[in-house]
Amino acid sequence: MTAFLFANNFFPELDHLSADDRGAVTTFIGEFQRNPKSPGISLERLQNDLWSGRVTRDLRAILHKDGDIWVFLRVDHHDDAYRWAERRRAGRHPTTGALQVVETVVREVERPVEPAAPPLFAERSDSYLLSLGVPSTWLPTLREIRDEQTLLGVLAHLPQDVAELLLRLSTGELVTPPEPIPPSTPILDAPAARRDFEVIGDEATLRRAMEAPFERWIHFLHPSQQDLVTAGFSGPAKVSGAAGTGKTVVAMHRARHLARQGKRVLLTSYVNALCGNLERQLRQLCTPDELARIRVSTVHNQLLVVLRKQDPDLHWADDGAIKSALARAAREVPGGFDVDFLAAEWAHVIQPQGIVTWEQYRDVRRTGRGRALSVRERKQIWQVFVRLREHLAGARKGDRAALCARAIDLLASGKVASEFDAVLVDELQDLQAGELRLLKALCKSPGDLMLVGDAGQRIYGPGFSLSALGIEVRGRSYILKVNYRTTEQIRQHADRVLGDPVDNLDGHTETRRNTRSLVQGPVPTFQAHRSSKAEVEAAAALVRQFIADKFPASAIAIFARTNNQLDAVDAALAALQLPSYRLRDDDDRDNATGVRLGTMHGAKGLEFRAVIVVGCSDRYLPHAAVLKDIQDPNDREHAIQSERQLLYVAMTRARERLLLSWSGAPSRFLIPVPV
Ligand SMILES: Nc1ncnc2c1ncn2[C@@H]1O[C@H](COP(=O)(O)OP(=O)(O)OP(=O)(O)O)[C@@H](O)[C@H]1O
Repeated sequence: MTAFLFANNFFPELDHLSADDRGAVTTFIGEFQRNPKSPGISLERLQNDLWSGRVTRDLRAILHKDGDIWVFLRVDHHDDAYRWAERRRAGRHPTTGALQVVETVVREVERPVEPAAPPLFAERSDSYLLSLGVPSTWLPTLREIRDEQTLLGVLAHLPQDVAELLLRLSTGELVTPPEPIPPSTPILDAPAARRDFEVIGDEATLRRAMEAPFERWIHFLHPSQQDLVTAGFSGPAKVSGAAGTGKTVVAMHRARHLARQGKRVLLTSYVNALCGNLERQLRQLCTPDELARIRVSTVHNQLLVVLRKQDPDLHWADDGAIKSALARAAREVPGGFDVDFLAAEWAHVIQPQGIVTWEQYRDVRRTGRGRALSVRERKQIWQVFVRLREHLAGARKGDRAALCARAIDLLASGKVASEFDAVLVDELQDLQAGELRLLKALCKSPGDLMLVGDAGQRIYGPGFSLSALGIEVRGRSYILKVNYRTTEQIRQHADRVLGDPVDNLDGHTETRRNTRSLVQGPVPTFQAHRSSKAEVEAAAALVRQFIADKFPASAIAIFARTNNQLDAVDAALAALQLPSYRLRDDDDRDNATGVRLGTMHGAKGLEFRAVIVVGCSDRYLPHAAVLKDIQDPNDREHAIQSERQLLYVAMTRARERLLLSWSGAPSRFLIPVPV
């Protein structure tokens, strides 16, 4: 039976066509799928196993045929389409059997006059490189490559699956060649084809692909992502990876996959704004039926949903309510503990570790809490917290840890039933112990609990170890390594600022050294200024330049550590008559125009073509006001690390361009990058 495949850059490449032309492409694909031989298609065989079809008088489609399968490679204006086809050949690789579209004009690599380093692949035989899928015509070029920068330039011209294997090889990994595909196997049955080609059989999927050509994540998953989307696990699974490695995409596709199996799915993220993003993206990915089975919600909202089934009047205790209840409790319980000390104990031990019983507090490890406490002292302190909670309960309020524990009890006792078969957690790193235990309790089937996050982006809370919370992910922990968001240049600089290794969210560390992006772009800019006024004026001037370079204003973001800094940026933009838009939690950002302005905390989960981070001075990063009252060296160290991670989050929002600027002394976090 005839089937149809699409190369993974087929839809993005249509973006430069007019709306009318894109409409004609949709009609052409429909007609072609009904009957490739219809006279209107004017199918014509070209060289190198390529074919052309007539879309309109001016447009031509280039295709390849593999057995019964037609592969759509490109549509372009007549001459451009034929020129593109002249420089390519398509067919199965003689060693791996994978379908490849290969450029026939091979890039020359400049030979250094005095070779400094040996060629990267000197130790690899031709037959080994061929077994990875390297097209034989590219072997001489590969043999000349001596540094990673040149390698990345060459890899952009090779099939993506081959490029990825070579990158892994260049970082010293042991790479096993893929299992060869016998020539008799239909290409659709070969896993390697999933990487570069996609089957689009139904009209609805085709329409979505045409409407959102840049949303490649909707149709193309990396095999490592695809495996995680469809795998059946025997217990909770953890997916980590640096910023931009497609973790959220995995969570969304898995949500759809489970919904298709009829499961009721909870997809959570940390704050409302991130849930809003997830909902918007899920609407692109899912049918209304699938969407009806997926609930997107913050953990906090879900917690209240459970509790209010028993007690409709229950509320959160906000910071003010907790502060006054603590002051009152401290006065009532003898022992003379300083209120600031008690508040720190509450914030750094009780809440993050989800402590609700005396036994838990008696036994908890207070690592990094400064002075040690005797059991007698702990007992006295615990009395204060018991009293604090009584005061809150009197006002029908509760703190986060206590409310989570109560919700878990309700679920465990069967008084309230969970609505979810599966729970998927994004931005895992910012959750606290009580919340994680609650999510586990909400998930009816342990193999359908998937936790997705990056400790390098933790900006709240001290962290945790999943196994210490009874969430066992050993043997089911996966790291994604291909960065889809940022250029390799931005990725490298952001990773240097963050440092390596990072916490693996399970009591150990993991390295990011093998993460790579296959997209190249300009090196990020680092700029010192005489004054903060000069700095924001330069940022506004750069925005004007980006807009002149055809970046839409809404694809540009400026981030700063504080809102005051953003006010100054706003004024500088207004002086150049450039529209701006403040990113906030509950906004309608899809319809808003203007350059996006946000705090670094609000940058989470977003992405823009160009990002400017202002105020990267040592006064603001780490923020002096945050460190001012922290005496304990461990707390200080932890606060500084959170600030570093905040800068990492802001930097990694950039897809193509990134500028960091400051006045005064540069941030200490910039020491690892050449500024
Ligand atoms: N398989 C894919 N093909 C093409 N683009 C992809 C793919 N997977 C992810 N992307 C794109 O890469 C970008 C980053 O993806 P995503 O937000 O899922 O990463 P992340 O690891 O969750 O990032 P962060 O930790 O910074 O939030 C998005 O623009 C997404 O659409």
